[in-house]
Amino acid sequence: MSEATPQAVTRSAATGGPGLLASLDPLLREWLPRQRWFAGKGRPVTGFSLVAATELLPLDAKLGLYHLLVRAHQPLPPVQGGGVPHPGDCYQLLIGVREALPPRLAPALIGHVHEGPLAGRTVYEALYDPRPAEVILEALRAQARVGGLRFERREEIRSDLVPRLVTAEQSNSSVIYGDAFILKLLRRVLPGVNPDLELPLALAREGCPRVPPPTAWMSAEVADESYLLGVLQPFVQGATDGWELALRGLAKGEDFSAEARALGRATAEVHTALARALPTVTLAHLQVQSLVDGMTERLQAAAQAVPALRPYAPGLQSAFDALADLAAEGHTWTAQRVHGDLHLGQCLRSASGQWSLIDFEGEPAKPLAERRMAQPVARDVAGMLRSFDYAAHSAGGPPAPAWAAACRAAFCAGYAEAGGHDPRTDPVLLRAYETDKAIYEVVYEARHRPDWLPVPLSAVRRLATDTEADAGAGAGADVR
Ligand SMILES: Nc1ncnc2c1ncn2[C@@H]1O[C@H](COP(=O)(O)OP(=O)(O)O)[C@@H](O)[C@H]1O
Ligand SMILES: O=P(O)(O)O[C@H]1O[C@H](CO)[C@@H](O[C@H]2O[C@H](CO)[C@@H](O)[C@H](O)[C@H]2O)[C@H](O)[C@H]1O
Repeated sequence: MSEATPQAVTRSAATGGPGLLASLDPLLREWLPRQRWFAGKGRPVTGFSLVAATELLPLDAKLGLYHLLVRAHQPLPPVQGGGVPHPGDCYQLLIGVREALPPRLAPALIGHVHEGPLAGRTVYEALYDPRPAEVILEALRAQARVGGLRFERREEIRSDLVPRLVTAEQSNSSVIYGDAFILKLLRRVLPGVNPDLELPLALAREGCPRVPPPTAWMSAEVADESYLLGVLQPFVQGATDGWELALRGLAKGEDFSAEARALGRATAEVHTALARALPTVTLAHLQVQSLVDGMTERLQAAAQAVPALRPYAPGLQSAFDALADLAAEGHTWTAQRVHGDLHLGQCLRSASGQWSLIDFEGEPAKPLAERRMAQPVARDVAGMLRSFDYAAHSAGGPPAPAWAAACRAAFCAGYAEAGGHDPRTDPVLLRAYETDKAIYEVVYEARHRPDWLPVPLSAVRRLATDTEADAGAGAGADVR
């Protein structure tokens, strides 16, 4: 077997999964919670259990490589039912093993192992290392099956591509191969159909040019369940994401409404293709009530977790009640599959000025079943409206409400042009979704980026006092 050929883990006493995990345990307890993609921040890790271990490069070579699925045990906070056992989140880890790390891999260090089968070796985050990243691409190219790991592809993959890890902050980890492909490796993995592959595949079948079509993907089969582990897609060359472009424009005092309008059109095109590709449903009173119940529960949980939200809870709740009232009067809405976590950072503008939407994972904190539910398109529209507001508060200078107002209006106008429906004609729905999103953002920022908390909190203050007539405006942004 060549150094590059992956193989299933040898479950010997020396390198078997449980022994391997035991020797990594103390290092992972310290390293895992520090990772940006670690979802359980703020709760101590009390232990790990092994879901699956696969040896991709044998330990006896200069470089060993393990693919691990590891469950991190963390007690639940009291608000989420503390004391009740919780299985813990499952993470995908690619662990490199060397005698010593070359200086170029210093940022990848996990630690030095003192006991067990790896005693005396150094373990590290293997994605920083080109060789392990090549091994994954080779397995995709070869449509390999290695232990429970399954590598599949829709198209040929060239073999001369040099990998580099994306070091920007993100919820998962990505490797770019020769500016031709980008592989996203999911970090917190879940059993079941994952929209991050499901939706781009459906859009590719529809021939929708707004979303890079999946070239290949990897998954793990564990106890009759399938976990999506990663998706390879064409790399949009010379692309800038909408967030960066918006901040640049703001810094120079430039108007962004032409881009916002184009983004509105791109979003509507994706929605139209999704509605063709996958079932749509009508939401009547009962379904809307359960939607509102979900929003209410999220508000209550958020107010427990983030005290600064509490004074605004009644005002925020009124946005949800207004939606329930409309439904009780007999109003219905169409629901379909949507992006689920759309914001400026999920929009890429290519060198030629074309917009693409990426990252169909949905809100990572939500269960897959919830993320895959049909929803009104207002859900994504609200995400983008919030994002313009975020940008207007984040460019370094004073908040720029007029800039946000122009972008929000232009986005809705663009959406109406390509989608045949102007989101502003349903202000109650839009306000409810914007409120739900702002609450999500408060929790997200409190957990991941406390310095950013004032941004969604300022929206919360506005949304809590908005009347129905002001819905969809925000930050002085009159989108009507
Ligand atoms: N097809 C692509 N072409 C170019 N860059 C991409 C592509 N897909 C993702 N990226 C870059 O990688 C980053 C992370 O991708 P994303 O799917 O949003 O991962 P995450 O869920 O970890 O945020 C994006 O913000 C973008 O900069
Ligand atoms: O990592 P993801 O891109 O899947 O999304 C998560 O992180 C986002 C931040 O990186 C977060 O987005 C929020 O901040 C953005 C600015 O950084 C802003 O444009 C968005 O409107 C705002 O929601 C997103 O909510 C979260 O799920």
